[in-house]
Amino acid sequence: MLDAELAHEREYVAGLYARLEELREEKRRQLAQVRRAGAVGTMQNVSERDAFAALYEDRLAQLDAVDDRLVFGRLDLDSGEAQYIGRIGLTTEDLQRLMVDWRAPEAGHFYQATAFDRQGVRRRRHLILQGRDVKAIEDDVLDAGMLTDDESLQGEGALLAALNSKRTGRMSDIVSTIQSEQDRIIRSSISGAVVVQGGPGTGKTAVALHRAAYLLYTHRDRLKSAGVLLVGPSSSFMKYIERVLPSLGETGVVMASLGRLMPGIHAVPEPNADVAAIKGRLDMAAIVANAVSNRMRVPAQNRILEVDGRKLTLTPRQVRRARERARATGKPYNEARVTFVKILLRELTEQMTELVEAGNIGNNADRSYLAEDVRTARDVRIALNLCWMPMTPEKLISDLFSKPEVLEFCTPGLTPGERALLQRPADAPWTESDVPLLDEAAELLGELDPAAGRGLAQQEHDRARDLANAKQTLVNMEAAGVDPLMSAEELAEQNREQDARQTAAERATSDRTWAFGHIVVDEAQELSPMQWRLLVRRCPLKSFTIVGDIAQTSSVAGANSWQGALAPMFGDRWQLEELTVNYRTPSQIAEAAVRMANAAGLVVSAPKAVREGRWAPIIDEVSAGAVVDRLVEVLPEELEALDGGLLAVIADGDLLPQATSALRAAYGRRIGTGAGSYEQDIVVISPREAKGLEFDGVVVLEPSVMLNHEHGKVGDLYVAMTRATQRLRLIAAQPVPAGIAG
Ligand SMILES: Nc1ncnc2c1ncn2[C@@H]1O[C@H](COP(=O)(O)OP(=O)(O)OP(=O)(O)O)[C@@H](O)[C@H]1O
Repeated sequence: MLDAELAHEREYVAGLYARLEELREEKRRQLAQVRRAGAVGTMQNVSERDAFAALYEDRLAQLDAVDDRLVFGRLDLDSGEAQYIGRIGLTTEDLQRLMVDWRAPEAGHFYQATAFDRQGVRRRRHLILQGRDVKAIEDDVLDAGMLTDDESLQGEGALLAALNSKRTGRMSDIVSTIQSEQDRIIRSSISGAVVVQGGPGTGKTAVALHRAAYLLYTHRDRLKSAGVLLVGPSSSFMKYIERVLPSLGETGVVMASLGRLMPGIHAVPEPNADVAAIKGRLDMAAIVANAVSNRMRVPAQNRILEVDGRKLTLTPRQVRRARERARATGKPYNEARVTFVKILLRELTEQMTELVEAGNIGNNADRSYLAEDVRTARDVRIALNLCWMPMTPEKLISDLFSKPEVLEFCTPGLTPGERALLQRPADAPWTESDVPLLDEAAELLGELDPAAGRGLAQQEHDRARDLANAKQTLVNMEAAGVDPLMSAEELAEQNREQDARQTAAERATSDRTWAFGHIVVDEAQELSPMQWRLLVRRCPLKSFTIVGDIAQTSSVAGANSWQGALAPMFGDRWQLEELTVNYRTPSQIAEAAVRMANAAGLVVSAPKAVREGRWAPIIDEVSAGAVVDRLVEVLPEELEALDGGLLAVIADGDLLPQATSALRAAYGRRIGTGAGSYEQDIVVISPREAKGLEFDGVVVLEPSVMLNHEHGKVGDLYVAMTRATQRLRLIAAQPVPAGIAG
């Protein structure tokens, strides 16, 4: 019976792949047809064909991305219908449904139905595919009436199979085995902020990514034009997760690490934790505002300005009044400056006119000339700039930290010690904690050249024009004998989507003021109040998915409680959800990490580990200075135990470079370090870099130095210990932190 079932599923799945292939073939044909039309015809024809080619290529890429494990579930419903669930929706040519997209409402039953609440489902079947082949099926029979003697649950659970598989150094999707507590969060309402708290390995990142895909599917109209922003702690983390959304058929999400949230700035991590803590505090907003006001000066006495041999007078009173009127416009600094300059130029031109007329040489026709003379006179330019200097955010923040007198003036609330920490050279690189300050400055300063800012109306106009062009394209293509195989409406919709997607992605990197429709923040416990301020500016609707684990906070500027972190920005308009099952770490390792955290006074939510591992944590106590030697000694044993799996050596401080060079000497190019090297089978990284990642095996060097006692956080060691999916070893010369050994 089971063989027959398996054979049936294989046949059905082969049919789905055949349909996928047909769709691909159709796109390839369309692409070839467009390309054959080649670069003939008018410029407009050629660029239209390019647009079509890009559209077809995009669709082909989407169809290619969903190939692996295209289908993973089947529901047998009370109605007698069998419904297949997969990465995308598929229909026959005459629109008979073959497979339902996992994000469609009816697919929700696949993740939610239980024997107590069947939701019309009699049986849920997991199809376990390898490549395109169905390797096994696994049934949850929800309606007891369906159980017969020869039909029972089959094979290893799809979930455990996924959890036990070797890591690849890149995160993969969990679409086939999303658990019901995760699914509830993924499908929760788009409005407001949802906070997903969960211990290590509870699938927070996975949930965040699947939720982004779900929201884009369910609220396509709203989100395709506004876009979704996904924020993670570091570029290495972004690299780790970058393949998940494409595998779910979504390419429209803008991904950015905390250092990349300001267009044009590639910030490095903040090297000094105390500096990060100061720059992360909300009172930095007032400090930046002081720095802006500090750029507006009223001269202490009259200034004499020479224009064309004549002497004009600029009085403090004039400047003060022009400044008041400019400020009253409520515009940002650079934009209000335009008003300020206009007022003073007019007044100076009047003075000039009076002087010229008093000298009796001239007539009314010369007035416009005079205005130009005044505007371009060197003295006038210098005097007006001294009173109100045009300013970029970069210059403002750089001056603030590199000029002691500016820093002192702008930071009356800081202690001399804090000021000394902030002080740095003008050419110091931008750090992640500068990014919110630059953003704050940009907000207060406004456009340097206000005429350069494109209004919303203009954007709307452009969009409407592009739409009209898209329709015309279709007409022209048909006239040229190329069959686009789609209706005008379909094309217009496609172009709009593509346009919106590109626009969102492009604008995110080039336009600071772009307002996203939704923001997903991962490892959100690391964010400082100033970083939250920036993010809320990027999504004024405050539609957020916020995932993290307060116990894993390692940034000193980060959060100690969700209430404390979110109240300033969200008030009480956020809702807390919890994930309670640890899918990553075997119970022996998870328990050791929790014991250690508790012994160190850290309150952690201790999720229940879903599986037991083969090994308890191994502790090597060695003599002083022998940690790296022991590492080299035990590495073969670790590699053998992992049998081809990925191993991370997690070390902090001096041990990091020492371990790297010792292992390089023994293993050469097999050793990876830092972002983008996580597919190497041996990686040496710091606990910070390891945040959010996972490896089959982990060796932690000198755990006690990761306790970070000076800042009252034990997050780093907790993070390091919970990265392992199979095996954990600790090598310590200093006393092993309490609790680990049990
Ligand atoms: N429903 C699931 N099915 C299969 N695998 C899952 C499921 N949920 C989580 N996982 C796996 O568990 C591991 C941990 O997930 P993830 O990285 O999302 O956890 P996390 O809560 O973000 O962890 P941390 O806070 O430690 O970074 C990943 O390998 C993920 O694929």
